[in-house]
Amino acid sequence: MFLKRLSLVNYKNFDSINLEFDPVINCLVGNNGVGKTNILDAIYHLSFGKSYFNPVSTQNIKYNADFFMLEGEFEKEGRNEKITCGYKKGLKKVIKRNGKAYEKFSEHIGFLPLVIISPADRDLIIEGSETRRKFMDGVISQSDKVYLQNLIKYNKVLSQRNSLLKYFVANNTFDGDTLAIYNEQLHTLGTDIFSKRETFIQTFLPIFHEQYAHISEKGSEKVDLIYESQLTSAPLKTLLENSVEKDRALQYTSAGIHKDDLSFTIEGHPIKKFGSQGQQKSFLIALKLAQFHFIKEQAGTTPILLLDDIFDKLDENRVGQIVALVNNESFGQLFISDTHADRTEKVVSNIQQSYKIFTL
Ligand SMILES: Nc1ncnc2c1ncn2[C@@H]1O[C@H](COP(=O)(O)OP(=O)(O)OP(=O)(O)O)[C@@H](O)[C@H]1O
Repeated sequence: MFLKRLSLVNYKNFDSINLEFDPVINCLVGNNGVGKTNILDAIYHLSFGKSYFNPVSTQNIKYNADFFMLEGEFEKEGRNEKITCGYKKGLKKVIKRNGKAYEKFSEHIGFLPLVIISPADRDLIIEGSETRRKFMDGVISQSDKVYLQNLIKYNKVLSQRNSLLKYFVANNTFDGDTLAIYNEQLHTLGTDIFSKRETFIQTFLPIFHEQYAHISEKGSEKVDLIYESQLTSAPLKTLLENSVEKDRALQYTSAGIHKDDLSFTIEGHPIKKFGSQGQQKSFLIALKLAQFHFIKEQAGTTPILLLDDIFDKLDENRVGQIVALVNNESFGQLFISDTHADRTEKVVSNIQQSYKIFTL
């Protein structure tokens, strides 16, 4: 699968731009702030239905405009696929495949597998558990539609249960029977999500270890991803029943898979506190490359790989290794952004593949 053409209208700093890509390697070069990352983000947007960097749709519209439109022409399994994503202030975002609008965005997720490696990935280490849960959900959802549907349903029931808890307090009342219905639904959906997250980590961890060993300077530190869930201690139904009094006081649901975390460790300690800058960067790249390999295996399609400002994380040799690795194995399509045209060209010209350089 690859992206042949991309056009943007009123997307971030672009009024209008049309680009025709190489099926293998594309380099976006130019000074800071010219919009290299915004182009990568537009490609991400067409795959995930939202920006990687700024999930607030109105802020993706160019200043003083009131809509944006993205259009990508992909080739997938020998067929032309035209994906458009349009958003006008005050209206719902519309994603279309070959002119037909999706009823639910979730139907589109996984259709164009894609992995991005960016300096913004550091949020996975710095931020709270929600960011890491979203990462895990994003990886699993690209190859498991049922997982994504269950997750959406779970979040809906969770928000209904939270509203009910607020209603109890506002109206000085309590209805255990209605709460029990929500508990039952959360239990069924949450148990399935829990077991899929457990299975995912078992498969993903060896791939991650292999990638880390490959990418790290010494490759000797022991790094790990540890799935943490309250559901390892008891079934969700029991957890929900046991926390009723607490939940009534808090006015939200304190137990469930929405509290799960994926902890990142180095030598058994949190990488956020104990990892060096270099170790943290290697950790994140290994995580994303593992995502690339995992999706490729599960979905049977080589994801598009976006390397945003990759030289910020790695020296030229290592970037060269990644570019070679991706291309040797699978001939996926690669997009690289960099401020130095000569540095990028040196790396990509070493690989016996076609490439195109775009100077912005
Ligand atoms: N909604 C928007 N409307 C207009 N301009 C925007 C909008 N959102 C972001 N920008 C502009 O886009 C530019 C940043 O673009 P981008 O992050 O793609 O740059 P870059 O070429 O990747 O730079 P760097 O090399 O520093 O990473 C900034 O000048 C920013 O102000």
